[in-house]
Amino acid sequence: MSKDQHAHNRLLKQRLADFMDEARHNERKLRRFQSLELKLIGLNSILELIEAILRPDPGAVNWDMVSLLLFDPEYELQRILQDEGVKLEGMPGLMFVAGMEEVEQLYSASLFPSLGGYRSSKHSKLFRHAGKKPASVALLPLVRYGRLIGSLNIGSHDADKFVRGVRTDFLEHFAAVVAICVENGVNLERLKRQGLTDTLTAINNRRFFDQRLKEETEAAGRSGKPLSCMLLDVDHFKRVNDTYGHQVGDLVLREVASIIRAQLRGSDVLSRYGGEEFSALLANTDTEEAEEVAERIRRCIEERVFNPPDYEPFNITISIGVSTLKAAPDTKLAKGVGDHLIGQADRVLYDAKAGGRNQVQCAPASCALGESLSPA
Ligand SMILES: Nc1nc2c(ncn2[C@@H]2O[C@H](COP(=O)(O)OP(=O)(O)OP(=O)(O)O)[C@@H](O)[C@H]2O)c(=O)[nH]1
Repeated sequence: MSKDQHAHNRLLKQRLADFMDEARHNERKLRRFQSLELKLIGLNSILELIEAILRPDPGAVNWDMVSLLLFDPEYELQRILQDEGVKLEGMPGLMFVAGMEEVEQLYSASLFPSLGGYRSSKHSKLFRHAGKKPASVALLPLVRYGRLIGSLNIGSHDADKFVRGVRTDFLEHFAAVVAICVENGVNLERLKRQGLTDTLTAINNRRFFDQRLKEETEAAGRSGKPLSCMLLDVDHFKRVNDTYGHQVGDLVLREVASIIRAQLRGSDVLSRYGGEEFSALLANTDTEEAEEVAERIRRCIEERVFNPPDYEPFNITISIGVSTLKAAPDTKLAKGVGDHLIGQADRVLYDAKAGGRNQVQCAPASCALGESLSPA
């Protein structure tokens, strides 16, 4: 064999070895992506999903920062998360936009991943939470049925990590899986909620309240923070129906629900407890604070003027009973503690009705729960 042939052979061998290395590297990468994707597919709540996307296992991918921008025109997803007790300000990598333009601006050229150097004008909003700016970024469009539903944004301190022009098959696949998972997650929450939402007022129903009562009392037992419960009952509501008709009665109930909602924090649990009665759970709220909120609700409802067509304007009032659970931290509370909390609120609501209505009554401090109930 000539010298040239030897050199050519060596070159071919080297190329083959390089290809093999690249193939092995890609196979490892594929496995890591697959394991992350399988994890996302296996999660069964939108909250777990978002957390797993924002904090991917470092063994699977080597990303320095991640943010998720989601299109949420009706604030539905934000409400779902808040109902799950999520403090959105505690998830700075998660962003919502109500207008599609903000997402579309990121992908004006095509609905494919956009890789390259960090540019403040385009990327600062996406990585503001991360502290240090990334050197290179990969923006992955989340697309369902040809429509953008959000953007998954990955940043790296390594300027060579995400460079324009390289192949993005893994990232494209990953983005497609994330988009499907997000859509499925939202649909699943919608389904769960259909059975947990009151159709007239669009707030939660009693079933949802009962589930949350259990969770919130357990959390209060663990944290030792007070949990207040309110029962709110529209006064003489039968008269509203009798005077103005059932349809006006329905409208009043919808309005009452929205007035109460507006006075509560996003994390408070509000539901229609039945008929003209509503219930609310206020975590980390003592009797005094709950009484203030209840008084505010009472005033807002008293001040609201209803103006049905063909009738004189009218006002309504509401009576409210408040009870509070206060346990020492790490108390395993007795089984019936939630029922007891509701029972106390109901008892003082009855006092409010008997005392002339349009008032707030609180269960006295001696009735505070937790102390009076022996741990299970
Ligand atoms: N329009 C309408 N009325 C409802 C609905 N659910 C319950 N009601 C009515 O709410 C009224 C409740 O009446 P009562 O329990 O006697 O209480 P009230 O008239 O509010 O009197 P107090 O609670 O004692 O102040 C009944 O007439 C029910 O028919 C509803 O979804 N829509």
